[in-house]
Amino acid sequence: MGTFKIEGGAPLKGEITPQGAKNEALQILCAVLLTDEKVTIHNIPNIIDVNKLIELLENLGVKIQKIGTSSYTFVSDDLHLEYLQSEQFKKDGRGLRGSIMIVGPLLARFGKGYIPKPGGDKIGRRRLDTHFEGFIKLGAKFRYNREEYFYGVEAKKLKGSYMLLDEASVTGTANIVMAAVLAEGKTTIYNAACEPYLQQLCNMLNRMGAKISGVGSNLLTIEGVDKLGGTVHTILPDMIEIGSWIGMAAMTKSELTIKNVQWDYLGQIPTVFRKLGITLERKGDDIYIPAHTEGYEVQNFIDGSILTISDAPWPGFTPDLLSIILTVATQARGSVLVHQKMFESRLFFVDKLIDMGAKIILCDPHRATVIGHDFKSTLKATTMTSPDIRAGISLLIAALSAKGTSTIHNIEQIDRGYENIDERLKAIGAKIVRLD
Ligand SMILES: CC(=O)N[C@H]1[C@@H](OP(=O)(O)OP(=O)(O)OC[C@H]2O[C@@H](n3ccc(=O)[nH]c3=O)[C@H](O)[C@@H]2O)O[C@H](CO)[C@@H](O)[C@@H]1O
Ligand SMILES: C=C(OP(=O)(O)O)C(=O)O
Repeated sequence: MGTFKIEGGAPLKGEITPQGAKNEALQILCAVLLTDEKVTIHNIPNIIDVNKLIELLENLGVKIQKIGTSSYTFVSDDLHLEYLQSEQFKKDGRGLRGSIMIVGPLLARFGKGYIPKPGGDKIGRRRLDTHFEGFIKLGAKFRYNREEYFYGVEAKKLKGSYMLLDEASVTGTANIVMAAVLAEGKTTIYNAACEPYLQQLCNMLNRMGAKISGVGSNLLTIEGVDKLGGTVHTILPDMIEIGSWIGMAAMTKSELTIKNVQWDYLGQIPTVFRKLGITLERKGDDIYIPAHTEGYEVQNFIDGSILTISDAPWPGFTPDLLSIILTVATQARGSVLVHQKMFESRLFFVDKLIDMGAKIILCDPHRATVIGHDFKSTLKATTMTSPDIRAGISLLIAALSAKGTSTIHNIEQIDRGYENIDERLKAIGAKIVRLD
């Protein structure tokens, strides 16, 4: 279990460039299974989850070549499908959430897709019904081994169909889209998720020869094709990392420029941070955040009532930034209610912030009220363990703003989604040391 030691309380300064998006990378990597031709992918983040998926693809027989710092080629022309029956596959598949998205492509191209219950953050129940109900609608036979938590779908040939998803699941929509592109006939997916990750996936699949329309909306229409070809794809900057850096800059009173953010794909993210009173300026495609030496003041709603920040499927505000919003709010002027609607165990980490001196009332597992300190009392350094990726980065931000030396254990959770984070933070002045 790795550990960070962080000496907080001093502002950072400089420029930081976001990595490629973790959640997009996981979808795009699974899509390489849909063709026997070469797929080139640029801007792949070097993070634990992505590296685990690359290893899984390699074990499945995908020929992978690293052609640059963050660029790879993939050729899936001779897969070892017997690997899907192996103990090694059960271990690899359990290692991350994103592995679930190999099922759709394998089912579409080879008539069978299997997966053990995938890993990912322990942030509440994370059911997979939407994925498998979609495959069943496309004509697949489904089975589930309860003892081993092992899922399987099989079909000689998938047939296009109309489906109304029970929830706008991100990985579920990606999985069903990747199955439907090679199905016979037309598939209509209503209540589809439409995060930028999915828009990027659909655009990539269309470049490979798929016929998907409605990209960016919650109604996707897919005309199945017989075969897909190779392509070149570049992953967008990680919007969750960008949000993390905005929060970090404000809470540590740092002047920071976040480079090449692709503003057009940030949705509500800048607006929500501005509601917390954080100033951020658009400079070309960069975000400039001045040092918040006077702090930041939470806005109320127009009628004067207390601000609520909650998550929703895109174009709503992503749940993956709520832990950061909550943490940054602990030093704001004013109060805010954070309502995490999607995940039921993602707010328990506030205990650690309370230990550090933050004023937070955990109303129930989904809602927390934060009463900001306005920097009148800084957080106290402490020792903590990172329970999940976004709680982990939130605690790191809290430690950077706290006076004294904090210790964060279980930093694998942070490394799962943030590339080389200690070195990148050191480059802008953070005092952070990695202990193995
Ligand atoms: C690898 C990956 O891409 N992970 C992301 C993906 O996970 P993932 O695809 O696993 O998440 P889902 O979109 O399936 O669902 C997330 C949670 O929200 C609930 N839900 C979802 C949709 C909805 O309309 N109503 C609702 O309540 C689900 O029951 C579940 O508890 O999307 C999540 C939601 O943006 C993100 O937090 C994860 O970072
Ligand atoms: C919940 C997340 O990831 P995963 O779905 O991979 O657990 C996240 O990235 O915040």
